[in-house]
Amino acid sequence: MAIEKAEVFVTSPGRNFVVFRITTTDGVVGLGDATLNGRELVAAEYLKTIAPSLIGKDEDNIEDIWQYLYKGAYWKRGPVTMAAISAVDVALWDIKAKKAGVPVYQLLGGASRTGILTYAHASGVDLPSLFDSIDMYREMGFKATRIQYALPGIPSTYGVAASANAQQGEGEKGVRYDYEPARRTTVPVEEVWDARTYLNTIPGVFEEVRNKYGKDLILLHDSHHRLRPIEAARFGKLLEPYDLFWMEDTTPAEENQQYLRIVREHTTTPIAIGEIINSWSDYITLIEEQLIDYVRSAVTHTGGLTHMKKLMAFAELFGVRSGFHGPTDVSPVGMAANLHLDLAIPNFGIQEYMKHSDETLEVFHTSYTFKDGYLHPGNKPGLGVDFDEKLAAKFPYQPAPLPVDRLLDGTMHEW
Ligand SMILES: O=C(O)[C@@H](O)[C@H](O)[C@H](O)CO
Ligand SMILES: [Mg+2]
Repeated sequence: MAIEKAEVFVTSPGRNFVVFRITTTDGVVGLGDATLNGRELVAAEYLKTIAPSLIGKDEDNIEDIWQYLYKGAYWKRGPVTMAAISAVDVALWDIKAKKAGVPVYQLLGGASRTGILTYAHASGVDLPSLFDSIDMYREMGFKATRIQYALPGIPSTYGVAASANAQQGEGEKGVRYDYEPARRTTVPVEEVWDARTYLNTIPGVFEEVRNKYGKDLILLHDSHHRLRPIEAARFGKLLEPYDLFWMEDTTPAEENQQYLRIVREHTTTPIAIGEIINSWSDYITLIEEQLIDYVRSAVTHTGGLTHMKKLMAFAELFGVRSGFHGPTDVSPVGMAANLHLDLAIPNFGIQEYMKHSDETLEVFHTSYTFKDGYLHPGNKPGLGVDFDEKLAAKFPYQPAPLPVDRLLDGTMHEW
């Protein structure tokens, strides 16, 4: 048997997704995801470049094809390469599992748990709207939420749904408390950042949340790469009384892994990083020196299931657990791949979950389920996701870049 067709689709049912579809000579179809938020067309071009080299290869040789694409590219690693390799890799796992008649997680070692603990995105511009948002997710059954909060005097704050919409003059629309930062404009929206206001605001918000909800609710927070290492260290100390599950991306350690040593030396607040780290090579110091507690990579951006399985085995040896990236900028195909791996690995921690829009879920038919705070990938052969090519064609690509960030004096800063 061999790969007969390898096709790339870009579709935008509410937001842009890159889909890769492999068909074998005996008609088995596999799907992969190469969605790279704000840079989707580049990932799609990469896939178009490598697709001809896949034709005629034996679809069963997943590791060999992975090595062929990785070593054979000469230009190793990086988000575009690793997202494209992921899309091929996940499509091949989907095919192998369909041929075996089992869900993908069975090929990864079988289920290590009955369900996948997930966290939602709660946010607010003030305490009543934050509490409303938390209540909504608790009523849905979530046992864990990330908490993001508007900064006083700052027009739009990362992670706060209502404030981002208000800045665009859109008001609150769609899902009220979800958060999609990529706006449908050709030029990125500019946001403002001020660490002083942030450090003076966020710990007090967590105090209010703990006072209202008690100790059981699992709380997380994302600083989105914006603090200097010493600020991140102080932030972790300030949050200690509120028992966070993790603080995420406190400082841009994807550039200098040593940054997190400073943070680690000063606080017991657990550390998560990695949504923009895309290979195990880029985790060596972070994991070996136990500078992190959670790996935030997504299967979509990190070389697929073949590579992520190795990364998580490396992490296992150092007591580091998973917290895979799962906002809606991962397609339902990528989300399903995350869930199969979540179910199988011994060192699972938590899974991020932002439900896709109804439009998205008409184009992608999923079989994963959510109940009482836990996700499950389902038991259909393969990934359990189908792609409606005809409907997808009705949603052409629309430019939607991620925002950029400046300090109060106009200096460019990490977004
Ligand atoms: O942790 C998260 O889900 C975020 O950092 C998103 O990846 C980011 O807002 C881009 O959508
Ligand atoms: Mg994040």
